[in-house]
Order: sequence, then C-alpha cells, then structure tokens
Amino acid sequence: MTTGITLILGGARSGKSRMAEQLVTALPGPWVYIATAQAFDAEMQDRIRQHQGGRAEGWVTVEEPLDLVAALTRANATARPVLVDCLTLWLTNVMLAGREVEAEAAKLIDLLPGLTMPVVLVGNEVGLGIVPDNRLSRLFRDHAGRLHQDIARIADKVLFMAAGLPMQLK
Ligand SMILES: Nc1nc2c(ncn2[C@@H]2O[C@H](COP(=O)(O)OP(=O)(O)OP(=O)(O)O)[C@@H](O)[C@H]2O)c(=O)[nH]1
Repeated sequence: MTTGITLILGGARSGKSRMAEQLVTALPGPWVYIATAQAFDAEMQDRIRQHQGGRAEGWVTVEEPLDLVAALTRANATARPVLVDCLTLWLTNVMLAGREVEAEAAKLIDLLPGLTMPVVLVGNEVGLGIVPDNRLSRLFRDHAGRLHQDIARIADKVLFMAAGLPMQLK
C-alpha cells in the first residue's frame, strides 16, 4: 500500500499519470488531484477535458499552477490521499512567473516530510535527450533534475515509468 511520499518519473506518455492514479485510488477515497497544468490553447483544453472525463468518481480536483505548497497544505488538512500532476509544469509556471525556483523548491521539500496523508508526485524526466540549444531550456532541465533528486532523497518510493511499466528506483 502507498504511504508517505511517492515520486513517479518518466517520459511523455510513459504511463506516469495512470500509475499515479492507480496507486492513489488503491487507498480509501475520496482523493485529491492537484493539477498544475494551465490550458493556454485548444489542444491543452482538450487534453485536460479528456483527463477530467476519464477520472473516476471520488476525485476532488484542485487546479493550482503556482502555489503547490498552499494546495498541499490545504489538502493535508482534509487527510485525503493526494496526487500532484505534475511537478514539471509547476516548475515551468514558477519560472515563467519570475519566481525564485530554488526558494520555491526548498519550501516544497520542507513541507513534504511533514504531511500526514500519502502523496504521489508525478514528474517528466526531461534530461535524457541532447543538450537543448537555448539557455532557458538548459536552465529548466537543470532545475527539473535537481528538484527530482531532492524529492527522491526524501521519498519513500520512487518509480521510473517506461512503456507503461514501472521500474522501482527506491
Ligand atoms: N488544469 C488541469 N489540468 C489537468 C487536469 N487533469 C489533468 N491535467 C493535466 O494533464 C497533464 C497530464 O496529462 P498528459 O500530458 O496526458 O500526461 P503525459 O505526461 O504526457 O503522459 P503520461 O506519462 O501517460 O502521464 C498534467 O500536467 C495535469 O496537470 C485538470 O482537471 N485540470
């Protein structure tokens, strides 16, 4: 059974979200889904609608693109298991908002071990390709890698998804 902190990493369409939902819904509901995505265009709106339509009853959706710490604190007060999908878009939003990434990440890392309900966090592994040709992308890739390492260090369980299959890293 999933307890404590679980981190699920993987590439696009690797099955991360499905695995995360399975782990969370194996616990007694209702469950909190913290979505960090923002629908900036029709394609994303459509993708989000599909996710919402596909989610089983019993999920309470919280859309929070930036203040993840606040959303997790509120969810913790309800003592419901939580899924955060995903860290990568949250990081993108933090960078685009001009916030200090290290400070925001540090707040998250400080909060997580003190949460009383199980939390599953999803992140895209963006570091496996060639070195991006622009500075912002390189910076983003470095922030993502460091954030994943910091969360993995305090996580109870870490999975890497490939082709829908989990590899247990921790
Ligand atoms: N705003 C909002 N975003 C949502 C909602 N449900 C899902 N999402 C977003 O949809 C994204 C995940 O969808 P995909 O892009 O299909 O996932 P993926 O990472 O490509 O694929 P997998 O590895 O299979 O999970 C996450 O970033 C979520 O934040 C919702 O109700 N509202």
